[in-house]
Amino acid sequence: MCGIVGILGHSSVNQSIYDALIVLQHRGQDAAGIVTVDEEDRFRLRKANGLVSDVIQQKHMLRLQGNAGLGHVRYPTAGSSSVSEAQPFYVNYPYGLTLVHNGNLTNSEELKQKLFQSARRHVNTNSDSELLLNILAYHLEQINKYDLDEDDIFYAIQRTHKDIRGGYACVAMLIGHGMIAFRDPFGIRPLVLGKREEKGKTEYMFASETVALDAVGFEFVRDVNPGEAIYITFDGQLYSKQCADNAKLSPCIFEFVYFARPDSYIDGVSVYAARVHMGEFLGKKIAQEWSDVLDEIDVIIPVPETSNDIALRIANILNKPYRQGFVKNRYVGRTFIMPGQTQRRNSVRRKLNTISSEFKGKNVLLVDDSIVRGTTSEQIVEMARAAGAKKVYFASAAPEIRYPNVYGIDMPTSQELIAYNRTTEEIANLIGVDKLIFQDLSALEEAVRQENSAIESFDASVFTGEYITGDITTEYLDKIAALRNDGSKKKQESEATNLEIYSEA
Ligand SMILES: O=P(O)(O)OC[C@H]1O[C@H](OP(=O)(O)OP(=O)(O)O)[C@H](O)[C@@H]1O
Ligand SMILES: NC(=O)CC[C@H](N)C(=O)O
Ligand SMILES: [Mg+2]
Repeated sequence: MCGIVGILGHSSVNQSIYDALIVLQHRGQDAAGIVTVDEEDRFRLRKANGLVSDVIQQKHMLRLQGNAGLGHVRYPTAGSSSVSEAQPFYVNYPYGLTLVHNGNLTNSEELKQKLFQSARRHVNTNSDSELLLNILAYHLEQINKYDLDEDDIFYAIQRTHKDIRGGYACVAMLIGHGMIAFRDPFGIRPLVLGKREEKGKTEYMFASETVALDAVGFEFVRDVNPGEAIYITFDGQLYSKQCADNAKLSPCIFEFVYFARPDSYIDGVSVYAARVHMGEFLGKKIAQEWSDVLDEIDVIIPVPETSNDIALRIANILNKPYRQGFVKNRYVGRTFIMPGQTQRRNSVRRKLNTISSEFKGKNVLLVDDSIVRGTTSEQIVEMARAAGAKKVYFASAAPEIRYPNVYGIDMPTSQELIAYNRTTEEIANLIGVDKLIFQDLSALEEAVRQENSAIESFDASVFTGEYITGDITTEYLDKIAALRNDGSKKKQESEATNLEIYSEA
């Protein structure tokens, strides 16, 4: 669930891209990068492993010159966490092309072969994003003329859509031409367009979430439509076209549950409002199904921080006090998007601590947005008990997660999911709670749809095992499970570290 940014301005864009990446940091903590185009049509690139503030230092800002650029924060879902797979990616032919990608391709193996055999292009890493860039480059090159106009660009995007499968929101820059943004035919991953007037001229920006536009003073124009491409020339002409057959908005529902920031709007949905509705539905379900224990609950406590708004609404519905019983260490990042289970497990204890007076002698209802591997809930429950809680109840604003994700969330195997092949009672026993309740999928969908009734369908595959692109086979799932479980990832990690081509200390 990476974060992407593209800005086409009339003065230096490095600071705005940096600021935008800082507010998109919650979408990827493993690597960061910025590329700009300078006055002499050269790309200026800086990317490395780490957080934005560590990767992009003053000395890099000085070299990131130019009035147009792209930015990326990475949460790996393919290949490894190695710097060789950090973004933006670059190819020199045709013209010089660079790209940032949020999502995950599901036909990478086939693409790699096709690229090598038909296009005679070699990709050195295991990154699906680098493949995507090369596919786009190949289709631009096939047009075979010097000055590409908007129709040529859109034709290349059409051909790209036909080749690639999966989830993708991308922004690319083509030397001598402009910036191109496009989104997969289902709009699984988010992408918005914004603009800003500077000295009477319009500057444009693309970003994963509207919060990035807010941070740098761009006003929201609209979401990029599923399957649509928007091409803005370096001299400011904007063109757009639907480039996919049968495009239909079916956004990833997990963006609203967990990934996006509450102050963002995605596909016409206020993420904050959707989370409040999730709390409303879940609160009502608890009131209905837990009448036997309702009176016993003394306090509602969120598991910071994504669930805060949900828990507050549940407290209102149940007419119970809401207390921030856990304190979050602001210097520790998000646990779920860390790369290995050991790191994830260690981070929970570093990140959260109890205020024991909020637990001592009380029956507490803990609320989280979701339970995925159970890493957080297992430890949180233990901490609540150690702080003196009498009974611990737990509510999850998302339903049971039982299936892998293939579109840009790194959940490649069912086996690692705590709800896989388990009943609610078995999960309750495992995480050590007295009672556990999950949101119904219909309620979760309704919570989001209340903000935009035009969304007819979602990618909710992690709950249902039904993949919106309709082309995910059991063989494919078995393959990624073998390739991307924690053990094999570690092995790939050490191999990939040696694949760095643009080596910089
Ligand atoms: O069951 P698990 O595998 O632990 O995954 C689910 C947990 O991970 C996420 O929190 P995270 O710490 O990533 O971020 P947050 O601070 O935004 O809640 C999510 O909000 C849940 O708390
Ligand atoms: N989370 C993402 O969007 C990841 C993008 C891409 N698949 C990568 O692994 O770099
Ligand atoms: Mg959390």
